[in-house]
Amino acid sequence: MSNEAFRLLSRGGTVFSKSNIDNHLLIKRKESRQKGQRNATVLDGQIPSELDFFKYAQGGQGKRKIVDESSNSEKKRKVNHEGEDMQDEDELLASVAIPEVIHRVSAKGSDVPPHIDSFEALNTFGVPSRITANLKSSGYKTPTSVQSYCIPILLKSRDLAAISPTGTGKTLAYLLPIFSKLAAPASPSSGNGVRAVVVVPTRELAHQIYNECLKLAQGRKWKIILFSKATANALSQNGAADKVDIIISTPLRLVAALQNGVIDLNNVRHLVLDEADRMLDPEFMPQIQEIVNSCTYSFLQKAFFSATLPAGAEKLAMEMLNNPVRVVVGVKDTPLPLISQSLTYVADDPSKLPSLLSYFAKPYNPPVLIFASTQTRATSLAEELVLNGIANVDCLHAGLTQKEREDAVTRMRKGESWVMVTTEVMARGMDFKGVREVINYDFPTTVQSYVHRIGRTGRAGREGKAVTFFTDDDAPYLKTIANVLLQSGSTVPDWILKLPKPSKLKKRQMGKIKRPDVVNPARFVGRRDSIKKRSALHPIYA
Ligand SMILES: Nc1ncnc2c1ncn2[C@@H]1O[C@H](COP(=O)(O)OP(=O)(O)OP(=O)(O)O)[C@@H](O)[C@H]1O
Repeated sequence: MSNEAFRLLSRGGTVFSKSNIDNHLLIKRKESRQKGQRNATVLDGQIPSELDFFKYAQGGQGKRKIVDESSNSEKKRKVNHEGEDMQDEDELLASVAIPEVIHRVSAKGSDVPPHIDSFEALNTFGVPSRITANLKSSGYKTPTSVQSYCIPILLKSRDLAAISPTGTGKTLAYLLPIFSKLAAPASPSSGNGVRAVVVVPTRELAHQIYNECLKLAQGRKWKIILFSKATANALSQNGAADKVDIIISTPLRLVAALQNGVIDLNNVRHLVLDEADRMLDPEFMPQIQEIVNSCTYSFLQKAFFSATLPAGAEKLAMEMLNNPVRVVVGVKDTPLPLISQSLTYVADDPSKLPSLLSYFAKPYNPPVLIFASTQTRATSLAEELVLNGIANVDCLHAGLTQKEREDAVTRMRKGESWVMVTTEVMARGMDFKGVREVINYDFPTTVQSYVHRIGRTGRAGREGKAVTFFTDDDAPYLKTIANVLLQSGSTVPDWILKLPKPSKLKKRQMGKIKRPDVVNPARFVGRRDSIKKRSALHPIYA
């Protein structure tokens, strides 16, 4: 099918987008823009700075030279489908902009410790100066809202449930107190066994959090373990686990080690569940119960973090916590208004690919993250994009080997992937600061999935764009997602608001439509035809 035909087809689609008005947030205009720092350029052949993992937060242990902040710029790059630069914008984005977004915060519980306004205030909590120095050298100047509130609460040894939008710095909010409370790397006086555990849903996220740990650990010999089969085996050696400070693991991996007697958690003083609602859903709940029950230290501190915490998960969380404080930043289960959201009608499944190709025929901002509902569809879509000449397409899902997954993440971090087709595995927690656009090729299955998927853009105070394709089959659930758009300040056309609300039963079916494994039915037609021709020409195949 020609590109022209694709365009014609997708022209029938209705697109509506939003303006970023929000009454919950006050977004200060970035001073750097006002001051007109618009002249800096990115040198030829350089990775755009926001894509450079090793330079995260302007302070990683990067191999690349860290640019002086005053001259630092991120050049907005737009390419067409052939990968040619379309625009040469000099528009600058503030390098570390989160703290400029002021959120409404609610902190509930008995005797809630007061929040801090600066990292300097951490001195009064006895946070080791080495850790505050590491904050500075990592480029973290001012705490974000979730950090302002949660760090003191955790430093005061309270249990905590924290809900804060995607990309607002929850990782540091729990890692800093862990390092501070552990005070120093393990020694004979710190007891036998690992002292802190962070549990997350995916291996990729565990790796990312491990890298964040390394930033805070600089200058001291902390033993931080990214838990895997190999590290678990190493820990089973006599006394090896006693020297471990922090383990970051997925629930399954940790439970397997517990069950094999490779590790015990009797000395764990800090247990964090990141992406807590996912950790507490029925798929992971038995493992989480086992982990929690294995943490037998009398003064165990538990902290649960997520960008979303639906009522059921919150109830479970609160029951597991001891006299907790509950912190909510912004509006619960709502994306940041920094993300410009739109819904695009694409009639039916076969019309999605032409619509996507027509999207890529116009200038777009790489890297773009595309969510498909299954591994096979993600692979099929990536193949189609490659066949249609889209530049630097990549694919990442749980069906790949560990090495393939790691390589895909690395390519993404280095800015080598411009279009990453993925599944739910990348929806939570992954922090690719450069992601400018997210496309929900297949409709999400829950509001939480929607919020986390689109939260891969608009991180660290940057702006982002999220497009969600919907078909006639998705229409019954449209209102559910439209309500999220409304809550985060978007305007939604009346006709969607007038749609009936799906029943609870119906809601459970959201996005769970049976979709074909391949995204281009024409491929099959072509294949069938060629098999027919082959049979006619070579009767041996008939
Ligand atoms: N105080 C800060 N100042 C500037 N940047 C920060 C600060 N704290 C964190 N960041 C940066 O913000 C980005 C998002 O942080 P993080 O991944 O912890 O977000 P999150 O809230 O956990 O998101 P998600 O809900 O998607 O998991 C990271 O790149 C991190 O380096």
